[in-house]
Amino acid sequence: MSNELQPKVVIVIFGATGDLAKRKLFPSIYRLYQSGKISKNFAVVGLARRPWTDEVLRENVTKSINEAISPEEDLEEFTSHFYYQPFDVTDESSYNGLHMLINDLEGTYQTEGNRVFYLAMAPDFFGTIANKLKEYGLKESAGWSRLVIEKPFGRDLESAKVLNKELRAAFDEQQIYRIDHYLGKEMVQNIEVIRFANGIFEHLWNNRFISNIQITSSETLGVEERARYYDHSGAARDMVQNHILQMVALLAMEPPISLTTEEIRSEKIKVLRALRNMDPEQVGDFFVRGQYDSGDMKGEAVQGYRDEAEELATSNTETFVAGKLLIDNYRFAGVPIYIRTGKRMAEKSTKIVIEFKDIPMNLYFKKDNDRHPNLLIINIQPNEGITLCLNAKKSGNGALSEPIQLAYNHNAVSGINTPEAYEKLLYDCMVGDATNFTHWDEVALSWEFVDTILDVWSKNTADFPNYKSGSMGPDAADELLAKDGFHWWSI
Ligand SMILES: NC(=O)C1=CN([C@@H]2O[C@H](COP(=O)(O)OP(=O)(O)OC[C@H]3O[C@@H](n4cnc5c(N)ncnc54)[C@H](OP(=O)(O)O)[C@@H]3O)[C@@H](O)[C@H]2O)C=CC1
Ligand SMILES: O=C1O[C@H](COP(=O)(O)O)[C@@H](O)[C@H](O)[C@H]1O
Repeated sequence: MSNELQPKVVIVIFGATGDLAKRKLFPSIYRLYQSGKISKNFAVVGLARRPWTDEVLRENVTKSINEAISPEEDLEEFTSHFYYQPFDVTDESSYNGLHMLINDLEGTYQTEGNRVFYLAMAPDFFGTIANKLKEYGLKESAGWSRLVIEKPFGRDLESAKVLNKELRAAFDEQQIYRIDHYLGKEMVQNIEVIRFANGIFEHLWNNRFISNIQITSSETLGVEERARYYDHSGAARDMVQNHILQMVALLAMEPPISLTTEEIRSEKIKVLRALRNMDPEQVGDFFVRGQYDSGDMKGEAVQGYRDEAEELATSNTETFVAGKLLIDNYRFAGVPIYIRTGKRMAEKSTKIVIEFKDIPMNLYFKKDNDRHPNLLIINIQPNEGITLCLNAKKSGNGALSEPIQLAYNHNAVSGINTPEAYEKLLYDCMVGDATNFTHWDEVALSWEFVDTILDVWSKNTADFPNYKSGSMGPDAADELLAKDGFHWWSI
């Protein structure tokens, strides 16, 4: 990692007229600028086919920042660093013009030849762009060049391998930054600190003391404007292959020997290698899929997935997944990790619950259904923090116990302006820290696991829709835990 704290850089955004650039990238660059994390030696080049000009891009950047942050200051100085070039990534003639523009800007802003190429476009174009950047010499400069790749990284292991080969023909692995925005979330980054900086947790973090782990990432939104993308993806590809398995890896990894990118990645990779792959006939016992029906979201009637767009009328795509994962290593053998994620669920929330085993003879809770196991809850969003559920004496006479909670609210301590995931990841990329980006081996192992499930699902039609909008998913997701004697802790 470079020691440079204020990187000098030209950031080239492919897909600058799109949704991701507008909602995440422009506000993130602004916050980095505002907090002094990037120096005045920076320029942003926006590329897309639309015939915009520098002025139109700057207006759009201003609008997106006003919508996201409403800053009090004038944005003119900041947006003056933005340049637009109409650009079709498939058109060879565009790349020489881009090269000239970057060279000019490097002179004007003294950015020392450092370049970030951010591919905020449909993945079909990733390979082409990487190759053209190499062919037209854009990745050669006096400084460093890095390529940021958005998800999805392929749609199965085979397509991911093809894409990776195309990227690696142009860029080295160390230059490729595969974004998983969950790895930029404050509390996801906190998993390692909670585990490895606290004896009271780390000593108990194994199959002798943990009975099960539950990861829920529920969304209230439906498929919105992304029907075309989502219907070819579904919840397993959209959320499980990347975000959820990354959280699993962080929860189950061994302490790395140091906090370097290589050591952390190497431990995460070992977890993904230890993830038990199911035989096809076991998929039905371990995984549940769902698709939302119409329903009620906080008093408002909403339609089912199949009514969201004409092309979805007979869709067999899952908008919900629940599953039971097993990690076959010394620490976690026998501890089920339950996961669930879906659209149009009751709450927007991401939480991890670590449920600890009961003590051998509980003097206070005699019956199973009386028990209040100790839980460690890692609240990823919307509230950031941790909650520890314990038992304490009920005040008054007698030896009665009651559940209590110790809660730490991250926002209350750190202030609400904790950096957004994209902001942190962009900065990490600019300072050359790839720790919170996914290595190819992680991507490949995750696809291998998810492919088994998707293969089975693709061979038979599901009984969809099977959960009401505004619910917590199909009943089968509850049964998945009930047959092991557990239940989902409420989110
Ligand atoms: N939006 C989000 O919240 C998230 C998005 N992502 C990923 O980010 C990427 C971008 O997503 P999103 O912004 O939503 O997509 P959009 O469809 O909103 O934007 C796509 C962009 O690509 C440009 N484009 C399309 N074809 C070409 C071409 N031939 N040459 C040059 N530019 C082209 C479009 O502009 P024009 O039409 O003007 O050419 C537009 O700027 C995808 O990989 C997506 O999966 C990941 C997580 C979240
Ligand atoms: O990557 C994705 O993530 C979002 C959920 O992200 P969050 O930060 O809001 O939890 C999901 O809506 C989207 O479908 C998926 O592509």
